[in-house]
Amino acid sequence: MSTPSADLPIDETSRARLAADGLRLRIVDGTDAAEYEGWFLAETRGFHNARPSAEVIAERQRNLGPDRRLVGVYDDTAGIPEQPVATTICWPADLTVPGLRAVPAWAVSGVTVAQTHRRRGIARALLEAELRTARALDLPVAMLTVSESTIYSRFGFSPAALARDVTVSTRRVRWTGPTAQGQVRLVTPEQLREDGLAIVERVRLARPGQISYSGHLWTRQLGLSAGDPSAPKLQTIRYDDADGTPQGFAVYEITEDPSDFADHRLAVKTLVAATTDAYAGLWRYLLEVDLVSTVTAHLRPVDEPLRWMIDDFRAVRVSEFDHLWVRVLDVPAALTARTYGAAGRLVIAINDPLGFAAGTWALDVGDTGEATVTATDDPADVSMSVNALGALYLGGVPASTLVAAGGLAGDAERLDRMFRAPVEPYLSIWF
Ligand SMILES: CC(=O)SCCNC(=O)CCNC(=O)[C@H](O)C(C)(C)COP(=O)(O)OP(=O)(O)OC[C@H]1O[C@@H](n2cnc3c(N)ncnc32)[C@H](O)[C@@H]1OP(=O)(O)O
Repeated sequence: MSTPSADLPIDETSRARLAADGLRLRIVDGTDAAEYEGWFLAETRGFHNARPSAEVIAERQRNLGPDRRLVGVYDDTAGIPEQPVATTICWPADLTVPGLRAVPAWAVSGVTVAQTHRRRGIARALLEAELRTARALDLPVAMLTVSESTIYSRFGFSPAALARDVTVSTRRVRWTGPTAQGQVRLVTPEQLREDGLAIVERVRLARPGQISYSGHLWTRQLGLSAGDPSAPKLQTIRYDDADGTPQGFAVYEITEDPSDFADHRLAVKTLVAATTDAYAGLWRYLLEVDLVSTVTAHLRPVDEPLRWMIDDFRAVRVSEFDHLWVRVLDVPAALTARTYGAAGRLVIAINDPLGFAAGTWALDVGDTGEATVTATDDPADVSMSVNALGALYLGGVPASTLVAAGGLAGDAERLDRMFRAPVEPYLSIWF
């Protein structure tokens, strides 16, 4: 444990609150095999997953990375006292913001509380501790992807990047999009281990909402993590441009319909394209796989151009959901990290029950779109909850929507001119 995020002492407020309830909140040493195993088994159980094998536990520990901060809540009277009754795992990651640059953010994950200890305020103690930890680490923003959308708004988080699942009825599809100039190649997952991650990294700054990642979050997409039951079914393709440079890849799985061999389903797990040419080449390949009648793709951007590249718009059905949730902790640092679409001065009053972002702030945007932010006593032009600020932050949620929903009061049109991003935010993974 050598990085600042892992070394920072445990949050004293939450430690004391849980200690009053007979519980021990502490940092878990991820380098200690027994300690890690207890933590990992608790986290796995918390998500109702199968008990992992020794090989899986060892691999996950090896891939942990030095910046991971593991936290556990221990109850010495619990049935398995070496396993925490609650867990979190957090780390700093770069979050792309409008202006195609990144802000350092606290990624919060692995939030579980054992069934035996639920609804006693343990998750609240953990979440509030993580928000204070992020501030102590000078991280202006916290972020998470969620199992349930009912939990995190009370901590100031809001959906900032939505995503879509798409289902394509391939029999109705004739490709009308561009003809890709390069080639789709069948490759092994191993061949994508480095090339694929290099492409992910190349496109990361092109979209607000994308985050930096590697390790297990990457290898699991290729089925390269130990004990992955879906691995044998995964197929991997790479798109190389006319010069032979890899520009995209996809990972998919085909499920047979035993009653009709021409009715298979193809599920796209991942599709990453660095160029429009690669995008067209990969999608066309996937839509034209023989014996397949339905193609599904999980976690796609809300502005996916696919429907415009086939002759039957209604052959593609979409369903939209919240994906990346964002929580602003440090208003000046967060708001100056991104750029804006219109110059001007806007005084924003922010209501934050947890205090981090509360106050009245003057946002001064220059002609280049760069901003300065200062605390002010001037009257506010707009007022909003910290949740509304999180929703606006990546430029994907219209201010008019938030005005209608009641989280924001003020000139929505002006806010949109400043805050809306020219490209829709999107995060292509769960974390
Ligand atoms: C980023 C991530 O890791 S997402 C993964 C979240 N984890 C899971 O879904 C795993 C299964 N669930 C669990 O482990 C637990 O039920 C948790 C972590 C969701 C909640 O833990 P608990 O300790 O029971 O929550 P806690 O008692 O602290 O409640 C905190 C607040 O959230 C509310 N809350 C907790 N769980 C839920 C829920 N599932 N739905 C709605 N509200 C909830 C509580 O009512 C409480 O509200 P209040 O403080 O405003 O009165």
